[in-house]
Amino acid sequence: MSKQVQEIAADCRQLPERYIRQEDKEYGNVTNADVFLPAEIPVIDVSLLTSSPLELDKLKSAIINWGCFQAINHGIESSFLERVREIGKVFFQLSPDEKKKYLREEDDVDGYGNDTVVSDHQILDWTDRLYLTILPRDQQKIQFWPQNPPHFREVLDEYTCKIELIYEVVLKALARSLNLQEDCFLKQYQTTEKTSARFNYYPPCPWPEKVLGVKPHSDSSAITLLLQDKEVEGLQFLKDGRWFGVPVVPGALTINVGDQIEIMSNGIFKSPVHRVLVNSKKERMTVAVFCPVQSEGVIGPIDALITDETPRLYKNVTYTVDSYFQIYQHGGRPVDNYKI
Ligand SMILES: O=C(O)CCC(=O)C(=O)O
Ligand SMILES: [Fe+2]
Repeated sequence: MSKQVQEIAADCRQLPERYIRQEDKEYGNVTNADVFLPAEIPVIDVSLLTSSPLELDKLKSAIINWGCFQAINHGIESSFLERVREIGKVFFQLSPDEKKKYLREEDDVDGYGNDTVVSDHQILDWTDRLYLTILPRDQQKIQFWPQNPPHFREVLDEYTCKIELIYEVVLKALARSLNLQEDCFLKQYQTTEKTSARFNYYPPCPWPEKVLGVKPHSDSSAITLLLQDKEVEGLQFLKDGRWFGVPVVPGALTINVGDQIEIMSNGIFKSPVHRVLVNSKKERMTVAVFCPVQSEGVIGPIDALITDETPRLYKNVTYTVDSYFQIYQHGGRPVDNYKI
C-alpha cells in the first residue's frame, strides 16, 4: 500500500503527480476552490418532523432543491458529538506505526488507509480514512477498531445507537412527505443491511487548488449523516452547475440523501453530487455514517410512485460491497447507470 496522505503532507515539498487534479469537464476544476459560495442549506428541526406538517414540507423541499439539510434538535448532545470528533482526532494523531496496526487489507473495505486504487489513471483523494462497519453488530470487524483512545469503541457504539434513531425518523419522514406509508423506505431492507462509519482526515495541503479531499461523487447510501469538523469547512454541493460550500452549523449533522433514495423515490429525490476541498493550513476531520450502503437486497422504485404520468425511471438494483467500492472510486453519480 502506498504512503498515507498524512505522511506525504508532513513533508510536502512537491505534490505527488497522482494527486493533481486535471480539468474536469463535467464538474469544473478545482482552481476556483477559494471561491467558497456559502449555501443556504435549509436547517431542519428533527424533533418536529413527526408533529409539524410545515417542518415536513420544509424537509421535502430541502431534499428536492439541495438533496441535503442541516439537522438540528436531532437528539444528540453537542458535548457527545465532540467526543465522537475527539476519538477520531486522537486516532489520526497516533504515530504512523501505531495507526498501521489497523491498515485495511487489499481486498477489504474495513480499516485504515488512503484512497483505494482501482485503476492506474485514478487521481487520488487528499485524505486518509478509517472505515468501520458498525451495523449489524455481528459484522463489526473489531480488529480494525482502534484500541487507542481506550474509549473509542464505547463512544462509537453509543453514537451508532443514537444515529439509528435519527435514521429511522428521517426515513419515515421522507416517506410521509411523499404521502407514502411511513415505513416503505425502511421496509425495502432486510436484516442484512450494513451500516458503516467513515472517519475522514484531510491533512493541510500547500497547494489546495490542485487537489481534492474527495472527488465529485454521490453517495450510494439511502442517507448519509455527516458530523462536520467543528471549525474547518470544505464540503461543497453541486446545485444548478455551481458549487456551494456547506457552512458549519454548531451542533448540527449534515444529512444528505444517497442513490438508494433516488431509486426508491423514482427520481423525485435526487442524490446530490458533492466534493471536498482541502485547506492550505488547517487539518479537517469529519465522520460520515452511510445508512445502509451495502444492502444485499434488491431495491427499486416504490410501487405507489409508478403511475401512467410518472413511469418507472430506474431498474431494480442489487448493491454489493464490491460494486459499491468500484463505483465510488470513479466518482460521479453511479445511480445514472441504473436509469431505464
Ligand atoms: O468529509 C466530508 O465533508 C464529506 C465526505 C464525503 O462526502 C464522503 O465521505 O462520502
Ligand atoms: Fe459523500
